[in-house]
Amino acid sequence: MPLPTSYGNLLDQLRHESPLVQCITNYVAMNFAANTLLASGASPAMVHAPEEAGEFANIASAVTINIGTLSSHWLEGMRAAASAANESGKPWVLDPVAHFATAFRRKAVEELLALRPAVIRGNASEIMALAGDTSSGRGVDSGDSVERAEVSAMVLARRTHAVIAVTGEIDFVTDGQDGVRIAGGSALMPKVTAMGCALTCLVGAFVAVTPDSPLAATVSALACFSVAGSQAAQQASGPGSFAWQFIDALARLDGNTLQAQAQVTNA
Ligand SMILES: Nc1ncnc2c1ncn2[C@@H]1O[C@H](COP(=O)(O)OP(=O)(O)OP(=O)(O)O)[C@@H](O)[C@H]1O
Ligand SMILES: Cc1ncsc1CCO
Ligand SMILES: [Mg+2]
Repeated sequence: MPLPTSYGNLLDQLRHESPLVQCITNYVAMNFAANTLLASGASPAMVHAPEEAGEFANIASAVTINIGTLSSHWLEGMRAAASAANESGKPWVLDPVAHFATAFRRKAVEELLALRPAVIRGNASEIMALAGDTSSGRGVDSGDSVERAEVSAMVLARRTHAVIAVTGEIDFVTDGQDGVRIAGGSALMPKVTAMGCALTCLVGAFVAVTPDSPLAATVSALACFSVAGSQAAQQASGPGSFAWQFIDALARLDGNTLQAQAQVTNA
């Protein structure tokens, strides 16, 4: 497969279009994820109440759903938003945080998968468990390497018809046919909570800009995180300063720099 080569153009397009992205994410991630989208040029809206989540999905360009701090009430909002996105042909992105940990989460994710996400983004343990493979995950942090999750990701992509993104030291993205790896980033990234959740929201922003190319959209979002993460690590003195250096680096990132510095290869 030719590599999706247009990350730079897609970032410029995202900044130009500023898509409205409905993010149903967890309490931990909300602020950081909203700042991530603003720094990238998108317009985030954290709207999850069941009374309005479906209606809001009708005006958003994409929806992202993350089960990090799940409750029955939130799950109702998730169903409404995913169903509305499907009905209006808009893409939505799933982040199955620690879905293997409890029966409530397992059932919720099963239900959400039936609502056909365009992209699923998780860490290695989450993707392995979602494919039905044994994983070492316990909570929200991964206990497995991305390399070990690559075959699971392929299987899951074929089964769900979604693009699967597994993140970690070297990210892996597949549509079930081809695989792409994205290197870069920083070892400080897993030391800052909700970086993955924020990335899921950014995948939503890119998929809003190019709904017919979810693979290219996903690779572009991951490449932005890798390049901004590498840059932020050069200035940061620890996870605290890394978090705000990262938002600054993302806000500074332009299409040409992304295109020049992205470390994307065919798997
Ligand atoms: N060791 C590492 N080196 C470089 N980049 C990393 C490393 N670990 C994670 N990343 C990057 O951090 C970002 C978040 O991925 P990660 O897999 O940590 O998400 P996550 O476990 O779902 O996080 P969270 O649940 O806290 O939001 C991705 O851009 C990924 O490439
Ligand atoms: C720490 C934590 N707990 C539930 S969600 C979340 C954010 C990282 O996934
Ligand atoms: Mg996560």
